[in-house]
Amino acid sequence: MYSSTTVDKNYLETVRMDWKEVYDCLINEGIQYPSTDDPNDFDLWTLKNHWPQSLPHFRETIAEYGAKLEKLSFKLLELISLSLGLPGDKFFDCFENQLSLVRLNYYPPCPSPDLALGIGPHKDPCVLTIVAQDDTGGLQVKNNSVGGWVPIEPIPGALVVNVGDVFQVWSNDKYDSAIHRATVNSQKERYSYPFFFFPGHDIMVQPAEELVSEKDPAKYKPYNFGKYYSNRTRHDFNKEKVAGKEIHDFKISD
Ligand SMILES: O=C(O)CCC(=O)C(=O)O
Ligand SMILES: [Fe+2]
Repeated sequence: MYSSTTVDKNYLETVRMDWKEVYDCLINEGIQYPSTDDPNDFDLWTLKNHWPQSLPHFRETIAEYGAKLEKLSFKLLELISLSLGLPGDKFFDCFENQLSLVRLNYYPPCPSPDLALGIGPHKDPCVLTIVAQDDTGGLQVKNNSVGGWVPIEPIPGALVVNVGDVFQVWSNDKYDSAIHRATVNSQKERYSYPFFFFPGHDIMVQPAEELVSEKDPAKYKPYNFGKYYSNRTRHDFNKEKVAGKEIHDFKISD
């Protein structure tokens, strides 16, 4: 049993229960997704959103937000690809069956904020994440060069953009997927709205061939995005003691 006076300073690094509620809305209703993370199981689920009946404009508002964020994500992906000397549309085909979604996060006030996190340290398994947040604050990014967690202070009208795991692999480690978390506080609830830009389930994720050479070999083995994401989701939502797969599981050692 922990009390706030005896809590170990590393305790928060190990918590796997998030102090939050989540509502996910796919931008592509009816998209397919592996029913299990077993590589030999080819069964697919067809995913559907569950729209609340009591909020008449909710569905169209989310659809409009999702469409704008999707457009912004393609633009950012084009610019980041160009920054690596790749064609701007290099990865566009990977989004034909995209699993992108708008997430609504609600973090209630927490009576013991030093014993809980809104969401524990993690890297997003997507290509890019674009986050809108209210003015409460709590999002932090890990920056080892300054020795730890750096708050991403809310700026009115600003969006936070994170590179996710898929782009780290595509870029062969030229870009890093950001480790981040969200703290909670005892006074005020917090809302945040990430847009996760995901490829299709059938995509094999691997470093772009233009970025691989004898001098700079591929740093990752190819992995199937759908199976990887299904594994991550299963571990996260069941709050299993052990976290799910991470891209370092596909790392080729030097
Ligand atoms: O609440 C936030 O600002 C970030 C949430 C987050 O990292 C996530 O949902 O993956
Ligand atoms: Fe995240």
